[in-house]
Amino acid sequence: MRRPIIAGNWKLHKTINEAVTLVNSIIDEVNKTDVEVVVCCPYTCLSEVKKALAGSKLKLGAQNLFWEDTGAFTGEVSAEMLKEIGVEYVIIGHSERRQYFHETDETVNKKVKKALEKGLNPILCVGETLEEREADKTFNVVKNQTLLALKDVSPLDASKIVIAYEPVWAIGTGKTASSQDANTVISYIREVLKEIYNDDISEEIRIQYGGSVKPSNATEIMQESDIDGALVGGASLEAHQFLGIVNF
Ligand SMILES: O=C[C@H](O)COP(=O)(O)O
Repeated sequence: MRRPIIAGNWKLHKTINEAVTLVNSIIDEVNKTDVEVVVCCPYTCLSEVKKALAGSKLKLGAQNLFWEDTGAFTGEVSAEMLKEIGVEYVIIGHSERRQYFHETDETVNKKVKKALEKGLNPILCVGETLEEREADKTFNVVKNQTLLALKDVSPLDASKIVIAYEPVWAIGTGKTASSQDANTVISYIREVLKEIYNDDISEEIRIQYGGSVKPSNATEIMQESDIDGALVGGASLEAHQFLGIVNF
């Protein structure tokens, strides 16, 4: 039985004060649930949010990392730096990073391996664009992204990864993949994991759905057989909405 995991991706939102206020307003409810709950904050908020969630069940995530440990890489942040703060999860390969910051499957793979080497759990994002969906390429796209991201990742390490299936056309648009469609693609990703690893690892890895998840559609999405959670953008920025999803 896979433990559900709901992660909030705050993207480019929240000052430190706003972040701490939000965390303080969700902690009590998060402590009551068996669902694993993660907030993925901007780098600037991580330290103060870590202090705010101390002693609670809420976990801390980052939204990116760099694959080198040190060096002349202006503007980058290493896995070690995130670990030092107490980060447990890190989003890797989000479509916005692929689209606006030219991340490739190769750099995603480097980041996944570095995160695992340093003891961070990747939330690996895969998903097709609208153009790719309309050209019937969804399965090919998610298969390639998954294979390349997990290149040279051992079975033991793979079991620590959370995959987030996020159809790009459903992100921030209010359009959600139907829960059945999302489940079909996620079941397919599980087949790909079986090919790469084995049945046990494939059954162990948690796969989230992301893309316009709200309290009103969370229950339906979470009831699907292969969907183990959600990566939530917009609705994670407001306590009431995020908790509505956490308590799906
Ligand atoms: O990482 C989260 C996803 O990009 C989904 O964002 P959204 O819930 O605002 O559609």
